[in-house]
Amino acid sequence: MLDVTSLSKQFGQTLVLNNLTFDLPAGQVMAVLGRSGCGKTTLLKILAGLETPDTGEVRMDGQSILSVPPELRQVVYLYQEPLLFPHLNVFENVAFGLRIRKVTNEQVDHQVHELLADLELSNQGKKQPSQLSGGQRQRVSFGRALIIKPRLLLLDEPFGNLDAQTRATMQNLFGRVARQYQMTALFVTHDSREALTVGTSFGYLDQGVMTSYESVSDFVNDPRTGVHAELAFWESVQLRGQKAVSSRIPLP
Ligand SMILES: Nc1ncnc2c1ncn2[C@@H]1O[C@H](COP(=O)(O)OP(=O)(O)OP(=O)(O)O)[C@@H](O)[C@H]1O
Repeated sequence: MLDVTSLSKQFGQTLVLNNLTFDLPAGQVMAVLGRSGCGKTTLLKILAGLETPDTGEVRMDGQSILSVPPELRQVVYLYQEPLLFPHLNVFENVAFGLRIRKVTNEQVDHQVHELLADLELSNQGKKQPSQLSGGQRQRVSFGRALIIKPRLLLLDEPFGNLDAQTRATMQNLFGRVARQYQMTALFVTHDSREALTVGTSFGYLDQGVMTSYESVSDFVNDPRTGVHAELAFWESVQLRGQKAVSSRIPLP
């Protein structure tokens, strides 16, 4: 569905994207792990049409999109801070994309109620954005994106501002909804556990170069990603916990 070929971008003397190539089949969530400054925001901005590359090509279903303006690309870009209309309640925020497309009230009612239920927001429809928690605001933001059925969803550390527990809940919810709606998405994060939870395919972006992996084990075992080291760390913490507990239980 998405084909990115030999994309390069330089700001002054800094080469931010270096001949970057990857593809993303329809219905897949590609989790891209990248440290700060690796070029992830520049990549997502180019895909969304907010930045232009120096060289390279971006195709969706075989058609170049580089000369297509952002509003016609059917690409939605979500970042850490959910963008909601402060004067509209949750229902109307989600309904917005349908209203401007002149969808009938009956259809709007049906589609928004169904989506709010999928996002576990059924009881929040009448609230204003200022009355929601961070995780709820992020779910409304997903709802606004999903309702218009974008061809491609771009997520730039969307859960970065949430506490660890809410973040874990959101990762699971995102995974479920992504499968249910067969979303094609590029999800960029610096958190390897998040990448493993949300991704159906995996990439690693480092100094503007993308490595795509054939399998989850190739991703985990590439020492550059640091995933293996992190998993080993958590395993050692768990083992230490088990030893501490068993040393307090008297043996029979
Ligand atoms: N408009 C710009 N003008 C000049 N330099 C830029 C511009 N946008 C980005 N850069 C530089 O390009 C590099 C990559 O920036 P980018 O925003 O893509 O990084 P990132 O991977 O998203 O990092 P972070 O996670 O810290 O936001 C950085 O060195 C940044 O300073």
